[in-house]
Amino acid sequence: MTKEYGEVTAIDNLNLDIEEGEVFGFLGPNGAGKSTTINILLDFVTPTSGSATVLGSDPQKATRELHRRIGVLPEGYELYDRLSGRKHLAFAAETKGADDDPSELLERVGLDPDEGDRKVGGYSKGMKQRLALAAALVGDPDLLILDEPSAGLDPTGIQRMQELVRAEAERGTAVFFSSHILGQVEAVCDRVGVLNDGELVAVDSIEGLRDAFGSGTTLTIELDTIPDDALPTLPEIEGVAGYEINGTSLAVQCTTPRAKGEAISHVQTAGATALDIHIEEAGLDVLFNKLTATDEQRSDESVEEVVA
Ligand SMILES: Nc1ncnc2c1ncn2[C@@H]1O[C@H](COP(=O)(O)OP(=O)(O)OP(=O)(O)O)[C@@H](O)[C@H]1O
Repeated sequence: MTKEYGEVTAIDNLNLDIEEGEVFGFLGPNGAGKSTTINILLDFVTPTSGSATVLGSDPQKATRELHRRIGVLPEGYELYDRLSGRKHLAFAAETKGADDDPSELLERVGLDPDEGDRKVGGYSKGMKQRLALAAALVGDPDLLILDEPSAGLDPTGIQRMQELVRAEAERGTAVFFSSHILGQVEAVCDRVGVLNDGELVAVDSIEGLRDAFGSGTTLTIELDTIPDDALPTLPEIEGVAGYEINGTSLAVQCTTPRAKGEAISHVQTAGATALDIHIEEAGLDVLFNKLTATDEQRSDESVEEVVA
């Protein structure tokens, strides 16, 4: 589907399938088109061309039915200061025709029963976020749409949210997880889609993205001494893409698993002793930078270093 706002193309020919039971991470820089996509799925926005199918139905035709089957934690949700948390959940259940027990929902998101009885106007940011998440879980949704779900949550809250997301997926719910916090996307998502300037620039598992974009692994070897003579021949090892020295620490970029062992043997054969080793897989942040870099950034040496 495509969505244009006057001159601005918010979504450009987006073509994407998300399976039931899948946690799908939806990433993209500010203004990439994530909210527009979510708003089309919920029929808050109509696409300029193309269409979406949500749980087998057209959101424009089956809006009410879909809203009952979808749980949404939107970015700028609104709560009623004068209502208690428990009343919010009871209201959400009534609206969806569901029979959820507010106490059970409060417990699932880690809010105490007495907190549930307090007026939401007195809630902290994290408590509000927990309540909004609980409201999204009302009615055992078949699709959960979460926009920046960890906003304001403490580490325990984040862990709980991630466990809830995985548990929902395990019972067959498709989870659409839009976030800028890449570590969380990496921790919880089965696949990710990266949107840049309205275009989907990648869809894959994180493993798949690593393979496709060759960001590989950095092997850091702490040495007793740097074997200067042996370093120029290090890149001759198959799968060694480059290296850097920092004091007595040697960082080797490896694109194959085997290259790591061979790089260690190479320096040890040259008389150095490996005192410690550290292996770091390319994180989602490196892949994200690579996928969403502007032409200007691509020609910037510092970015080249990050993605090399
Ligand atoms: N109602 C609107 N009228 C005009 N332009 C809009 C409207 N809504 C979105 N846009 C434009 O569409 C593009 C995509 O916006 P969108 O809100 O979908 O991005 P996003 O990926 O959700 O960004 P963020 O991460 O900042 O929330 C932006 O250029 C934005 O300015």
